[in-house]
Amino acid sequence: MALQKDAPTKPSVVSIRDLSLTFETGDGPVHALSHIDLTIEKGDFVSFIGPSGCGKTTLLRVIADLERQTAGSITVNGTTPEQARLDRAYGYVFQAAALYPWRTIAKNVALPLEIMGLSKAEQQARVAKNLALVNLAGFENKYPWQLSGGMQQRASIARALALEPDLLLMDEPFGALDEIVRDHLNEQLLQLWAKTAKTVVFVTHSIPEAVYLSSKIVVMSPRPGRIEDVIVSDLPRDRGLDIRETPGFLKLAHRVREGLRAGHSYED
Ligand SMILES: Nc1ncnc2c1ncn2[C@@H]1O[C@H](COP(=O)(O)OP(=O)(O)OP(=O)(O)O)[C@@H](O)[C@H]1O
Repeated sequence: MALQKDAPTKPSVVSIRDLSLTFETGDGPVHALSHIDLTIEKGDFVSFIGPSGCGKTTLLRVIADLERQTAGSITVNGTTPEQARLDRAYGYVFQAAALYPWRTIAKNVALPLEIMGLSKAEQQARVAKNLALVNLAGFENKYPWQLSGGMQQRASIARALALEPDLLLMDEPFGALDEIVRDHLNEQLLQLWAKTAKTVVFVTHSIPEAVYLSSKIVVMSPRPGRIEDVIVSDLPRDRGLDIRETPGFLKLAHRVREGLRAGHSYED
């Protein structure tokens, strides 16, 4: 008799169980996250989408060990977020590129590597490799102010990648950029994801951005911050921007919108 093989299971990179976080403030408690359950698997591209105040950044910060939950549990790479931070298991990209204006692009990307105490040769190799990955080869000796906003943000992504983490945490990295630049960077980010097989967690306010980028979309709503829907995308991983006009894309966008509406997000 043939043995039934178990379906291969992907290891979970982030596992969150019944997690809540309440901030105690002068105006009383703020329930930033309430009963969150979420599994992020290796190679996933997960977006958190929802209106202002629904807890997207707080959830990302809990994964990064920049905030602690008040109830429930979370593991990152099978360990505590603190251990994952100490292991440099993730790279974090902020909304603003946050580059030092007095350092060249290469020196900005090298900064965390200097702090880690890597050899000069290793630093140079990683800087060159990661600037090439974000299409910034040739800009090593420029200063941040000599680059466009989109290029600066790509440099900050290279800085996060230079730590060679398997997990990339991105908090609205393209939120401040115009739509044309943003489209271009979205396309490049997907190519990078395909090339590097990283796990990405991405915070956004934009429905098209979430649907275009993600393999899994987490729709959140506020007061208390909670997950309204988790949508697993059936779009092919290899997708160009023109996929946004296909029925499959529009169907997913519609479901995200329904999730936001269910959380009364449009009334805020
Ligand atoms: N350190 C803090 N102290 C008190 N309240 C906080 C703190 N950080 C966040 N909050 C509150 O927690 C809730 C969730 O905030 P959070 O920044 O995670 O939302 P968000 O969905 O990321 O919003 P945005 O899209 O505006 O960035 C909000 O009500 C916010 O005011």
